Amino acid sequence: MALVAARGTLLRAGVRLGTEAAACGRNGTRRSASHRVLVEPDAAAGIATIKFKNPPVNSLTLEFLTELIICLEKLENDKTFRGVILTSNSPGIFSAGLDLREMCGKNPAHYAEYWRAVQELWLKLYVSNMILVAAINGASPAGGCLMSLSCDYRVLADNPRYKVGLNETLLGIVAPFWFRDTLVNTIGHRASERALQLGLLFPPAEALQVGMVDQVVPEDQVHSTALSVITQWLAIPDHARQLTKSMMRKATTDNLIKQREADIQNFVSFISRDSIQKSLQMYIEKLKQKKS
Ligand SMILES: CCCCCCCCCC/C=C\CC(=O)SCCNC(=O)CCNC(=O)[C@H](O)C(C)(C)COP(=O)(O)OP(=O)(O)OC[C@H]1O[C@@H](n2cnc3c(N)ncnc32)[C@H](O)[C@@H]1OP(=O)(O)O
Repeated sequence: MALVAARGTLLRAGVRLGTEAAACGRNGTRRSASHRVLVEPDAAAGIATIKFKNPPVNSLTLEFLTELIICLEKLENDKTFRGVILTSNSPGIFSAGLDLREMCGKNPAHYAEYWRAVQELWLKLYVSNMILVAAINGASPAGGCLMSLSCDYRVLADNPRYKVGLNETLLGIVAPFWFRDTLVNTIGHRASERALQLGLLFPPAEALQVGMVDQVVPEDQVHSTALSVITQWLAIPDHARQLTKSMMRKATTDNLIKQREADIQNFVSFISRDSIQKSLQMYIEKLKQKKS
């Protein structure tokens, strides 16, 4: 059902499904019919690298989210691929998180469609049967950080500009319960409480210390490290690893699934408030002014 909705969005966005499917082909060549998601398949190794390509900052627009969801679903259903590396095609920015313009000045139906797609991406990532490794080669606030937290392992490039964290409170918004749960499952309750309230963005050394990432490596070694991690994980029999992953994570996703519609309604009414719209507009303005 979610895939059908996602396809509806893609069709409205003018993306042809026949060619989009080719973006996840497995013959070892890069296919880029999907505009915003590049897939580099290595069928022999059973690994695909997904590169985000949604300039300028890989923010999660509805179209980008939809392409990512469809791409992940295709890889999930293709037994050739047992592991996926998520990274950015534009070193410097992994992902700026949710697209602020999707949450500003739109109507409730749009907010609902957008939020359903955000939920869907998280559900696809968090309980994927594949081994997911985030090769974080740039800044990764909020929704960008959530994507990496939803992977099985995180490698961060050692660059002080590449901060990671859930900074929602700095925008005057609140991370929903399933963002919180994903963080708590990763770094524990006390560290999450502090990080979420203060909207902390951690530079690499601190991110490693608090457990937001598993490894910090020189920038030019992020991809090779992700590959060697995935190779180690591939040595574990799939069925045992997958059941274990499910045992660790399914309760968290079930919690959202059982209140998915209510969560959408909460989001729509929260984001539609005048005060929240004003906060978001001010934040967008601040980003603009930073440049001048
Ligand atoms: C009661 C509870 C109910 C529950 C309700 C739920 C509530 C909502 C929960 C929402 C959850 C998640 C939130 C998010 O993910 S919000 C997004 C947070 N993201 C950020 O704060 C990142 C902001 N961006 C930056 O910090 C920087 O841009 C960067 C990523 C570090 C890159 O810096 P840069 O110097 O390289 O680039 P910059 O000049 O700043 O930006 C270039 C252009 O890109 C635009 N832009 C940046 N980020 C976003 C974004 N997230 N969405 C849309 N557009 C973005 C920026 O404005 C520039 O545009 P322009 O060139 O000026 O037009």
